[in-house]
Amino acid sequence: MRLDVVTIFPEYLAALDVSLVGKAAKSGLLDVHLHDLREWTHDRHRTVDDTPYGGGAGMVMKPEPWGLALDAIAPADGPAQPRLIVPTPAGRPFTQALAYELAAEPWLAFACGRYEGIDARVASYAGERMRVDEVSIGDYVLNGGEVAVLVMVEAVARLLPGVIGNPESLAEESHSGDGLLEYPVYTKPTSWRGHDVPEVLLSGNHGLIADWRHEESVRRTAERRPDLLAAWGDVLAGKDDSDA
Ligand SMILES: Nc1cc(-c2cccs2)n[nH]1
Repeated sequence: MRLDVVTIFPEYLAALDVSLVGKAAKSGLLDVHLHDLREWTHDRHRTVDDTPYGGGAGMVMKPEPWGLALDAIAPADGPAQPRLIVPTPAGRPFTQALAYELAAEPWLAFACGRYEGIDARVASYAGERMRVDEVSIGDYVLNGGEVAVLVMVEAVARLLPGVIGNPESLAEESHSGDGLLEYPVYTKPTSWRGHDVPEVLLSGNHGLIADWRHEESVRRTAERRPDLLAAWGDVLAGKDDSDA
């Protein structure tokens, strides 16, 4: 997979050279290209934003540098186009399902904007030749899209074949498809500062262990994410739209 990231803070994305994503890049599973948006400014102050039409606080990112950046990275007459992801608090939710969808893409491009936003015409212009998704990583406001890109790139990269050691571990994770949160995990020692590992996990009875883990997943989900259980309820009641 090729990844392009356009940002005014390329140093923020240095974390992509570390750990899992860095390993994937070094092993050729990821081809990461970082770009400084200011490369595509031509005024003395390398201006990337301006005041919003219609008034209001803050600044909006100008369309011209973005247009030039997109044209340089993914020329309109090129053999292929990336899927463009624009982090924004106003976007569709980033979910594990979307992470799997993005992991299947051959080429992703990420546009890191300010929280006041990028001129809306940039997404419209890009949408004329590539798929554009405005995506939120959660209902809170960051100051820029860079952190959101780090979150999404890590969530996507770990799904790429060969990136993590044991792909089986992907199956039992939270949000991994059964819609439940993952069960609590334990390792040695069996007793630690007066806290013991649940006996069932030491029993060697794999059926009992599987049952206990499922019960714990349901308990945790009911306690922390009743919204997920509600979705389960709809499915069980046949209300979901999967056969729509
Ligand atoms: N979920 C989310 C995204 C963002 C930002 C993206 C770009 C600037 S701020 N805040 N919160």
